[in-house]
Amino acid sequence: MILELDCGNSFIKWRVLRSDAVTPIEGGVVSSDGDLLVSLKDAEKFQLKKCRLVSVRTPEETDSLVAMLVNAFGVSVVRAIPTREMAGVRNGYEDFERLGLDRWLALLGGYHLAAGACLVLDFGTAITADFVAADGEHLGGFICPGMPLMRNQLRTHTRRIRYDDTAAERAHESLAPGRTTVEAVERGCLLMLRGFVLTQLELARQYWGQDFVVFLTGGDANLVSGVVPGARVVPDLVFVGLAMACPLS
Ligand SMILES: Nc1ncnc2c1ncn2[C@@H]1O[C@H](COP(=O)(O)OP(=O)(O)O)[C@@H](O)[C@H]1O
Ligand SMILES: CC(C)(COP(=O)(O)O)[C@@H](O)C(=O)NCCC(=O)O
Ligand SMILES: [K+]
Repeated sequence: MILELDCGNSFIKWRVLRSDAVTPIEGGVVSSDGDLLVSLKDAEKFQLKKCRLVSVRTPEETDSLVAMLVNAFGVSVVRAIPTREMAGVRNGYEDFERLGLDRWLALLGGYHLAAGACLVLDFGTAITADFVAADGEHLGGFICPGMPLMRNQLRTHTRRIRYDDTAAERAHESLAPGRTTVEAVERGCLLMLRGFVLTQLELARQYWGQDFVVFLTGGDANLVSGVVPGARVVPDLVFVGLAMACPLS
């Protein structure tokens, strides 16, 4: 069976596919290499043979994860690498190697699924937007802090903003002006997220009219799914691109 990994700045998303390299059997989200090993260890049943992964971590961190996987499971590992062009999409960065590989794979996946122009919005540690025109030209994109970074900046750079995660979740039940600190901060950040999304939509409409597909992905995608009624929420969009960039023969 095949192990797939998407190593973001905060979490490792993993899933195991049948040997057909298509059907997912199991998957999860872990916060460290060690936790990944634990998730996979009681899974002798997986009989892992191959692994493909994408990482936006440092080469040292990724090397160490790969070594751990080879050591633990004897898998052969293929990593996604930057390319200027693939599957009809041209990387729009001046220096194509600088475009985050998770962004590249997500937009490859998006263009493939849309079979036309698309706007890919990824809500992880950072929030990213990427624009791909109908002819496969990647126009570039935007990066801003994601929900965890926004709230943590406020928590660490102020003296009186302190609250726990349960309170944060409760605060999301409404977008009325907050009457407590946690409500005020969480709803304020949520509105920034929504404002960002609406601005991206406006830009996409300027380029392409109504003729484009919006994809929402990343761990916090559900926070904005209501903002774009026609958007496709595809949590595994990076994995769609990973399969395209790293076919396993
Ligand atoms: N099962 C989960 N485990 C961890 N975080 C999750 C989970 N589901 C949703 N999230 C949210 O996803 C965010 C991280 O998104 P993710 O796309 O994994 O980030 P990154 O790729 O930067 O590591 C967190 O801020 C958290 O709010
Ligand atoms: C923008 C990112 C930090 C997003 O990472 P994530 O939030 O998914 O962990 C990552 O794609 C990255 O490190 N990119 C390199 C810089 C760039 O894309 O311009
Ligand atoms: K990501």
